[in-house]
Amino acid sequence: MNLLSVDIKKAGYEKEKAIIRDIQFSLSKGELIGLIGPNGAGKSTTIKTILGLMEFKEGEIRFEHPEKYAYIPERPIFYDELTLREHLDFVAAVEELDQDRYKREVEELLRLYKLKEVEHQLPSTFSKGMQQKAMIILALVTRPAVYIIDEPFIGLDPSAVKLLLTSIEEERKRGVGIMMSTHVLDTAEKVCDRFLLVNEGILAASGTLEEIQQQCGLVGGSLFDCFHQIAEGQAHE
Ligand SMILES: Nc1ncnc2c1ncn2[C@@H]1O[C@H](COP(=O)(O)OP(=O)(O)OP(=O)(O)O)[C@@H](O)[C@H]1O
Repeated sequence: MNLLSVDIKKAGYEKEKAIIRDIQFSLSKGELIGLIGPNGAGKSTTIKTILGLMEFKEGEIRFEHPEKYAYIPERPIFYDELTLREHLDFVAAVEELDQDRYKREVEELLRLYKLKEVEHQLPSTFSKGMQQKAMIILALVTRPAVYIIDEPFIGLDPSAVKLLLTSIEEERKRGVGIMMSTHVLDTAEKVCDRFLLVNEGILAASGTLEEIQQQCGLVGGSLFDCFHQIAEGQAHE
């Protein structure tokens, strides 16, 4: 059974004004899918549609565990008056996490992501990268079945990127499914099992790197080459 099945016929910000069309894919256990495409292609719109945030949607989105997914947004969102630790405790309470396990894991995550020293400060006063790391540990602590991550790599320093990649690998071993949009194609090429290449609101190519290469007519090409082929509108069906 798929952790997530997506069959978007049309979706947009206003009724009857489709921004994305015919986006179909599924996410299985342990899988990491990269959502790739030029600026304005429809990646964030696809993510928002999956999260049920769009005004206009035709199609079907099915989570195997609808209550167990985590979204890590590109632009961090925090409560103005809660410290990082209060955010974490709040999430643990809302998600009804086992308190012993939560307390153990939260300490480990705060240390690992180098946020222990600022746990009693307001995330709104953190740097952009620290805010991103805070959003990451807020998601990790809930132990979801699926992660939906909007551009995780831009803004994180190289050690934080490495930490995130290690966390992603560990979560995948646990059977978690991850969908991640990114412009960092060399990293995506190395870590993702499959790719969705979105261009002008449609799925221009999808599958493993080999399948994408074939669809682009670029056998042996990099993800970067395939991206350019599609962005220039030269992909073969
Ligand atoms: N809130 C909104 N209201 C109306 N149109 C929007 C809104 N947000 C995005 N759009 C439009 O939807 C289209 C797809 O945008 P989207 O944000 O999904 O692109 P993206 O692939 O995530 O781009 P980027 O790589 O720049 O983040 C664009 O034409 C954009 O102008």
